[in-house]
Amino acid sequence: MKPNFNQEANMFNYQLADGQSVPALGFGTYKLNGISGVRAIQSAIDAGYRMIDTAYNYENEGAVGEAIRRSSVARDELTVVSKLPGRYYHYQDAIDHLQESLFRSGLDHFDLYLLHWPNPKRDQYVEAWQALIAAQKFGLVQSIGVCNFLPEHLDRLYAETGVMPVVNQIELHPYFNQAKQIEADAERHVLTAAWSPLGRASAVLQEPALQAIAQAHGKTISQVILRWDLQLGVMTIPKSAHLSRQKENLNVFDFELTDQEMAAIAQLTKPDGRTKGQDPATYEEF
Ligand SMILES: NC(=O)C1=CN([C@@H]2O[C@H](COP(=O)(O)OP(=O)(O)OC[C@H]3O[C@@H](n4cnc5c(N)ncnc54)[C@H](OP(=O)(O)O)[C@@H]3O)[C@@H](O)[C@H]2O)C=CC1
Ligand SMILES: O=C(O)C(=O)[C@@H](O)[C@H](O)C(=O)CO
Repeated sequence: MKPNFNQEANMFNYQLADGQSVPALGFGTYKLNGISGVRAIQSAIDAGYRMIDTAYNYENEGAVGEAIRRSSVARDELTVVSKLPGRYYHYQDAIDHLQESLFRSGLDHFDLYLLHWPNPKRDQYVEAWQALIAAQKFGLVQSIGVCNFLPEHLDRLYAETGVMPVVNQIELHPYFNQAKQIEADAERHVLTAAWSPLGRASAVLQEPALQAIAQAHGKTISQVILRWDLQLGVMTIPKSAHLSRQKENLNVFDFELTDQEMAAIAQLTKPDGRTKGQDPATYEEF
């Protein structure tokens, strides 16, 4: 999918299959908790981020809501994303805990709400998806999607409910580029979003091939990776607790990677490149 530039917000946006426009680059909040978390999230919003990614399991939906209220930006200019954990995939549990997330955040709706993991052995994700479809009708959430879904999980949701997720948030960085899953998502009109785009600050941020590309553009490796995400047509949500890095990660709209550079980055992927080996075919998280 190709992002469009929104001059007013100085941000690229994607149009989801349900018509909603969402920022191409947002702010990850895993591990940002308490008052230091509020300050980090507020500084990110004030610095220019217009999408905030949280989850019930991060235990910081309250901090996200507080940061939004303290920030200089109106609620309706922000895209707030949260996620339902696998332990609440029974229909009524899903509705109750989505409502609990809204109470915690002090918000009246989420702009995008996702199933966090498919947990295929537990086999409850279709029931949870039915709850998300209902929550969308009630106006609790604007768009609905999933995380970590393989093509067979997406197809099952569609076969059993007639509703395809509009977003699939998956682990994606140069050491695990998910080329096949991006293609499978696109065939189903699902926007792929990259979690841990910086590989959780692992060895990828020291990768010599990326360093060479970064030098050629006068950019950092993080900026090259985030620009690569945009040129791949995926949404990306880097996390940083520090304002200087928050700004660095936003500053990716003024350069372009060449086809050769894109191809060189594609070569870096590894079959075992996941940061923590969380393969959704077998990994389960509740
Ligand atoms: N749906 C899902 O299953 C999952 C979703 N997520 C979401 O994705 C978000 C991003 O992924 P996350 O796992 O946090 O990891 P990231 O890949 O975003 O990496 C974050 C790490 O990189 C460091 N960092 C950030 N910017 C820079 C920079 N410019 N230069 C050097 N280091 C930098 C941060 O340090 P510091 O903070 O000190 O700057 C932090 O240690 C999460 O926060 C969460 O919202 C994550 C995992 C799974
Ligand atoms: O951070 C998330 O959204 C997760 O889904 C977690 O699995 C996280 O990736 C993690 O590593 C927990 O140990």
